[in-house]
Amino acid sequence: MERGTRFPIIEVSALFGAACGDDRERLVGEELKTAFEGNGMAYLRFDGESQDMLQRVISPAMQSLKAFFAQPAHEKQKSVCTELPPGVTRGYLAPAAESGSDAMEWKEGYSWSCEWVDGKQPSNSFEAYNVWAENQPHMQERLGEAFEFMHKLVTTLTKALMKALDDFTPDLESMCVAGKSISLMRGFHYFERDELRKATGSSPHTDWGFMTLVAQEDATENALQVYVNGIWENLPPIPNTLVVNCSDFLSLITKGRLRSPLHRVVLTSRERTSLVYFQYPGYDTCMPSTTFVEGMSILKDQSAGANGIQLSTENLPFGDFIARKWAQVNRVQ
Ligand SMILES: O=C(O)CCC(=O)C(=O)O
Ligand SMILES: [Fe+2]
Repeated sequence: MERGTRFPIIEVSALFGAACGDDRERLVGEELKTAFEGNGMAYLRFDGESQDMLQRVISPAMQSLKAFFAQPAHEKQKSVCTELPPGVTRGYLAPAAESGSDAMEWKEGYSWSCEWVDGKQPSNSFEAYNVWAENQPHMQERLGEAFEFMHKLVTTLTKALMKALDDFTPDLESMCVAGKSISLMRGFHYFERDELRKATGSSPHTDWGFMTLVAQEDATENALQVYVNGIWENLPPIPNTLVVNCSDFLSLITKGRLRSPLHRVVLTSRERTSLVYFQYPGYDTCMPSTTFVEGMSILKDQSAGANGIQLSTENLPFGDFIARKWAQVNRVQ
């Protein structure tokens, strides 16, 4: 494990290709475990062939999103999806349409999930068809590939992590596979900081799901930050890496052994685009006990004006619980 920033950089090339075996997987798993037991955040570095693999997927997806966001507002509005169950997000997210706190989050976004192929159809209240902009011919293919890549990567990382956690049960890898149909990917376009508008990029929060991957645009200013010992530490963009963080569900199911870090995105003097993959456990997975935990966003009411009052999980299926969470951050008037 390398240390170039305050956060570990885990070399993951060993997980791909013919050379990958049990021992290499375990080593990556050990590094991920150490990172998640520490600050909960790490970089994943892709070298050699795996670097090409990453770039073949991430660069076109990033370009596609930038082309979409560069359009006039009335074009983007055509991809706003209004007929979705509460808490389900697909298609274009207009500026300031969402916030995890009472602050305005000055960004726009695009949400998608897995594509429904081979006659499979959404079967619960958190699964839904994607919405693709008709005038962006490559968007569906590129963003769809990015989703598949990220899901496979999280599954591989989880398998490696399980090896390092030794006798840990339940089977996290199966949970991850079962969660594919409700997992979510989002592209964000953060606007430039504007002194008149009191706004942030993303309010301080922990991610609600299982594990999160972030692709940051290269050569942008520091924007993503994590709270460590009372200080907001930067996670600068590093070429050929993804940021990975443990999320609330994984922290809960490991009884707090793995930590879900508090993080935020600040606005800078330049606009910024990011690609974020939120891996969830399966819809029917029962919410774990929460008696020992404090501070996680998943357990706070994030509705406007709710002041973060504590929620009860009432042994709910994860899918029901998470749909309620998404409904809380909706700020559309
Ligand atoms: O855009 C980013 O860099 C991260 C965003 C984030 O933390 C989130 O949406 O949960
Ligand atoms: Fe986050």
